[in-house]
This record gives sequence, C-alpha cells and structure tokens, in this order.
Amino acid sequence: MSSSQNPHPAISRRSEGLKGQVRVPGDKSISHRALLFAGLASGESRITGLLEGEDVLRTGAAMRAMGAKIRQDGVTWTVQGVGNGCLLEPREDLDFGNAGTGSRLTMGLVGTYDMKTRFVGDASLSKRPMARVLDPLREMGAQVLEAQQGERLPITLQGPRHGTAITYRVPMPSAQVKSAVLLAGLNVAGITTVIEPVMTRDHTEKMLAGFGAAIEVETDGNGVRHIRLQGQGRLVGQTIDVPGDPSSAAFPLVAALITEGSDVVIENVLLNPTRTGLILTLQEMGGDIEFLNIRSQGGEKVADLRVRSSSLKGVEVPADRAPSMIDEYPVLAIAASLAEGETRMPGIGELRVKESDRLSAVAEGLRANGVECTEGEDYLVVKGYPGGKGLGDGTVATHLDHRIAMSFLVLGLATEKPVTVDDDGMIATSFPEFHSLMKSIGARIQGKEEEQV
Ligand SMILES: O=C(O)C1=C[C@@H](OP(=O)(O)O)[C@@H](O)[C@H](O)C1
Ligand SMILES: C=C(OP(=O)(O)O)C(=O)O
Repeated sequence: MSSSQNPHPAISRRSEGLKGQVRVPGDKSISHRALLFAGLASGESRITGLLEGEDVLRTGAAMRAMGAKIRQDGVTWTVQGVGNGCLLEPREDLDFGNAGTGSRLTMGLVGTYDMKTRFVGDASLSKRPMARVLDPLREMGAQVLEAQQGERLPITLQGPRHGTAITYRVPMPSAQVKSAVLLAGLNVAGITTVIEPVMTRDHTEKMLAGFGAAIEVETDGNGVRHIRLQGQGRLVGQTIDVPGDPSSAAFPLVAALITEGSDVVIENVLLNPTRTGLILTLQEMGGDIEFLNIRSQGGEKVADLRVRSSSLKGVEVPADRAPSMIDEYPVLAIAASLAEGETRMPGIGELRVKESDRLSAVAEGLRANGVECTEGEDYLVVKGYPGGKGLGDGTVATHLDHRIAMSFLVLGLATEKPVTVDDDGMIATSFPEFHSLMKSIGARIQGKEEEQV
C-alpha cells in the first residue's frame, strides 16, 4: 500500500513523438457505484472493465464486510448482493484509504441502517470535510457517535431504527453529496428528493435506475434538477461493462497534445456530457482531438480519441463548466503552461478539498518549474510558455494526491529540463497502469531509483 511513509519519487523528461493505441482503466465513479449497487441488490451482478485501483478495491472490501459476496474471475467481477435493506453491521472499521467517493457514498448507504459503522482513512482522507455528508444524514436520523475536529475521519455513524425521507438542496456542486443522500434514501420509507442547482456527474441516478430503483429526474425552468427516489424498493443485480475513465484518459491526452510529433489513440473513453469539460476546453485551446468509432455502451456514449500534438492557446474556462471537469484542472494547468498566452480558470474553490488542496499544490508545482501563475481563493491563472523553454528542474510536492503526481509527470514530457515528483505511490489509487501505459507510447517517465545515469 502506498503511503507518505515510504515515498517513491519519479522523474519525467522531454520526449518526442508519443505514438500508439492505448486503453485506460475503467471509470472510477462508475466502478465504485457498480460495487456498491451490485453489493446491495438482490441476486447476481457481473461487472467487466472494473477499475482495479486501490480506491475502488476498498469499496469492494467495505461491501464484503457488510455481507456482499464479491469474486474476481479473470476480467469479470461477480457480486452476490445482500438485497436492499439487508446490509450487515461490519465487524471491523471500514478503511477507505485515500478515497473520498468510496467513503462518502458508503456513509450515505449505511447512514439510515440501524447499525454502527466506523470509517477510517489515510492522512489525506482524514483531512477532508465530511460535514457535507453528515449534515443531511443527521436530518435523516443518523447519529454521529464519533468525529474528529471539523467533522473529519475517523467517524462512527449509528443509523436510526426508522429513518426519515427528506428534501435536500445540495449546497455545493458535489456528486458525492447528491449520491450520499440518494443512497440513504434507499433505506427509508417515502420519497427522498435531492435538489441539484448545478448539475454534476449523473452516474448515481442513471445506475440506480438501471438496477430497478424508482427514481425520476425533473429539470425545472431554471435548470435546477429535482431527483426523486422512492425508498425501500427492490434492486436487482445487473450486468455492467464499465467504460474507460475520461479523468485517466486526460493524462495521455494532454501528454500527446503538448509533446511534439505525437499521434495517439485512446480507446473506449466515456463521453457522458457531465464528464467532458476538459475535452471541450482543450479543443477550444486548439487541441487536435478526433472522436472515432462513437458508440453506446450500457447507456453511455463512448468513443476512441485520436490526439495529435497541437499548438495550444490560452482560454478562459467558463466557471459553470467546472463540475464537468473538476478532477481535470491539474492536468489542464499543465496544458496551459505550454500554451500561448494566459489560461484563466475561475470558480474552482472545490479543488481545495480534494485529496490535497489542488489549487495550492498546482500553483506551487508550476512555480517550482518556472511557470508563472496567480492563485486566488477560487481561481487560477496560468501563463503559457510554448515549447517549454526554460521550464522544469523542479521537484513537486504531491501531498498524497494521485492527480498532482500524474499531472506533473506529464509536464516534464514537454519542458526543457526534467520534472521530479516527490512520490508517485498514490497513482495506484486511480490508475495503476499509468507508468506502463505512458512508457508504451514513448513517454520518458520513470521511478527515480530506476533512473540510469
Ligand atoms: O461522485 C463521484 O464519483 C465523484 C465526484 C467528484 O467529487 P465531489 O462530489 O466532491 O465534487 C469527483 O471529484 C470525484 O473524483 C468523483
Ligand atoms: C477527487 C478525487 O477522488 P475522491 O474524491 O474519490 O477521493 C479524484 O479522483 O480526483
């Protein structure tokens, strides 16, 4: 297991002509939900394309601890669910490691069960705010028996005997909060309503409907979504083929755009419109991204992306696009560093409560490598250096954050001097194949200890 106690630095060097056809691992958001919903449903589910990253495996372990039978047979994961309403009290703490999604969705899932559940995580997860989930769960009847200062992990929840269905307006754009309330609603009588003023990724709504939940979504005249879920319904096991993760595809995608002479195809990428903000932004910057073989897979649009190196120009990213690319800002900042002119990214305060304070981590990493930028409370402005001249030679503090590590390893492919990250261990939480995939297209990225003098 990766941890800051045993950091593993890595270095990337200027590369040329990334070439090849690659497949990124399964979508992390869909993979968590696949294990959660399959573990809860009655009967058997079969999942292929599951992301076998640490975050998702911890969700699997939590569902096992609550009674689901989960087995891996080659590329297929088979899950025997417990049946809605029938989760068992776990005997041990549920350890979610680095995973915000796994921990927050599971808190929702168990929050209306008359049982005690203790949540723990690593140093990064233990700093992240959990009040956003605990507040609505308290309204539904959950008691918080233990929480650290500022409502942080470790947290012990005790659910009510009979929980209450609520109407909850999500105060910040967060698919995790929306999902936690809906999952809590699965185990209470009546209709739980989530009001979502700003649309976020809709995997929970879509997948719950696929598992047979009575859920409907209405968008009012102001674009506000009203999601209504009938509690205590039956969920039935499904077959799920998880498409490739656009948030992982972002790394070879930006790498190919900024590395001269590149031509890379990234296969099977999820193109759900709540996830495509980065691709749209890169296209606006002049990125040559072609959609090949557009098709539908399990109700989601997917395509292969052909990406060729491009001369990028700075843009202003509309603030209301943030939810559709929230995890992609660190790697967008890398593309911006190689673009002509400035790139402005307003409305990104949520980046401060991810695996690290990503706004600061990105700004510090850029400055350490010679890129000028301005960090505001909820915005970032990055100056571009086409050709990467004079950039690099810095070491980036990754703060237990996989996306910071991967983003800066991509930067080093196009800077004059190498870029070092202090620890690449956390990459395994979301993208265990990152190093081998990047090497296969010709990226000069390696662990510091493998470095040849
Ligand atoms: O619901 C999800 O699967 C996710 C929602 C987002 O978090 P927030 O809900 O905190 O924005 C995102 O950053 C995370 O990687 C995955
Ligand atoms: C924010 C992320 O994940 P999580 O919230 O699940 O830790 C991410 O993967 O970038």
